[in-house]
Amino acid sequence: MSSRASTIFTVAGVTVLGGLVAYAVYFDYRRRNDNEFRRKLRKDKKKVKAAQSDAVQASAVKPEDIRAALLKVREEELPENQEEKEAYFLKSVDLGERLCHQGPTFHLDSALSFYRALRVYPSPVELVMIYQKTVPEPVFKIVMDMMQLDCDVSTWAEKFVRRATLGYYDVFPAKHFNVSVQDGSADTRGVKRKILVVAKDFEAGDVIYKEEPLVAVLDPDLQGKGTHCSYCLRHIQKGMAIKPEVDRLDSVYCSKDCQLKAKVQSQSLLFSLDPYLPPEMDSGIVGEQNNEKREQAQQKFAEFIKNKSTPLLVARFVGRQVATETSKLVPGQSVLADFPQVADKGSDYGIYDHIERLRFWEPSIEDSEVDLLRDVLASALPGLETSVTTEQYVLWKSKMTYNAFGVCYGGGRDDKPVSTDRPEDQERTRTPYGTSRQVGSGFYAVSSYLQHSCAPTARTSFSNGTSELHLIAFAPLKKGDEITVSYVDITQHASETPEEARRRRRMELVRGWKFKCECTRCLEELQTSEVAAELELGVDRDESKVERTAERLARGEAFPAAPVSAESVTALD
Ligand SMILES: C[S@@+](CC[C@H](N)C(=O)[O-])C[C@H]1O[C@@H](n2cnc3c(N)ncnc32)[C@H](O)[C@@H]1O
Repeated sequence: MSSRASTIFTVAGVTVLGGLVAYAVYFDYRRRNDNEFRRKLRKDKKKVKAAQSDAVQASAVKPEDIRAALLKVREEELPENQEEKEAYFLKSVDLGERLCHQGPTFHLDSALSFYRALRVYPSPVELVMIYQKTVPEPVFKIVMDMMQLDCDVSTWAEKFVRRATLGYYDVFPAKHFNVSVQDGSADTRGVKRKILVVAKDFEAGDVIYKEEPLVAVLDPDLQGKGTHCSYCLRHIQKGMAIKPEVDRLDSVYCSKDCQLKAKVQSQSLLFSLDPYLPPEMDSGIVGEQNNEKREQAQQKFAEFIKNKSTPLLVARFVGRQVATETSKLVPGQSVLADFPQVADKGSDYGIYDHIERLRFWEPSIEDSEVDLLRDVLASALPGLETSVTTEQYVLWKSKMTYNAFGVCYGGGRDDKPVSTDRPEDQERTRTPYGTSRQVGSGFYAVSSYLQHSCAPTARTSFSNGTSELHLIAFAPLKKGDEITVSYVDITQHASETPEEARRRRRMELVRGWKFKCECTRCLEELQTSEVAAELELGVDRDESKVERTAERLARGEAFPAAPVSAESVTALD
């Protein structure tokens, strides 16, 4: 790989996987359904040796030919809408694949085709990494040379860099949320925290915004009980529940709409024997013979999540991504799987951009945890499991554990079994009522940014009795004011002194979110209380983490993306 290109990869801090999922699905589909493609893959293996000598010959492709070809491609108009882009992508990859097997004479044309696909792909860096593994080396090398050349004239590379870094918070959250993300105080490592502020004035009691979760789950003890909708978490009147024929979780739904959404988004992949691919893509190969294996994998996973929420949140998140990507490959496929629109329309940011910037803290994971999910995926569509690496799983789980909100309505419930886990191992969500009163957990893109305060300016509410989060102003808010909510119960209980109440709430924050509260109320109270009364909380700094790219940006470091100089273009000569 050229050093220039590897700099781009390092700087971009690639952590996203969406494209990979799409490509895995695409490859798998081709592998199963296209005899010709299968034959070629087999031939490919035999051709490893031949490819090595090809590599020598490929260096015969002259730099001026590469440059001329690149200039030609750059003049081609790119498709504008999503559907056309996807068709163009598939056509280009397909052609690239066919040409690359026809010998060195076609390597340049093949590379050009792969390059065309890169220009429309939402996550080009990931696609390059996939090419690296799947495209014969001599062709891959030409693609890399093209990237290097193209850097200089700053088309996709610069666009990608800008998209992945600058400008995100201009379009996220979407205008209709009435809030914006701003820089707040710095944490102990000097990384500025992100805060949410209101974009206009609000009166006390006003709804600032409503937000649908990216994913939500019922508490494990309610799963399979038949009292709450497994999709929207609504309470269901006796006798009104809709029950699917096969569902490894014994889920029930409050409406056909919820049942369909759940099925399309993840349930059919994770907990049923439905064919995974839509009929247009599946010619029956992923069928009967996998049922037993699939059932076993699902049963094991269902057993594992019997008393935990987050692994199911992650599994649903994976399922929804896969469903979104798959639906893109089938023209006219329903958009039921799509994640809620949280950035302004047309801004081209995807789910990965939203997840990448969130703070997290790494919980422990059990060794088998990732494998259980991977087995479920593999048994539905072999190859799909490669999309979920342990590293990726841990990151998603960490972000969900850290940012989820408790869904609690009607004053909450009091029948939740008491957890026997150690306090530090108990699953926690942000809710002032206490995780023990919630019916489930939701993971929200915008609300993840809400900071905690022991004297909050707003509260989360689930007043329509579902997982839709309503953010309600507590007091009048002026445009630009910070919005805070309480992550924990901040009231003083009858049995507590003010100091004990303060200790309890601060301790909860340390246990769940690993930071010492610096809200105005705590700072004031701590000033007036005796120093000796300050608590040994077990954490003396903010232990939350941010991903490398997000951290660089939060620190305000300049992005070292200076276009490649003119000299380096000629360096190919
Ligand atoms: C769930 S995140 C909220 C969004 C976060 N501020 C960010 O920068 O992305 C929780 C993190 O916010 C910060 N935070 C939230 N409330 C805080 C408070 N009252 N005092 C200090 N830090 C707080 C801590 O860094 C904590 O790790």
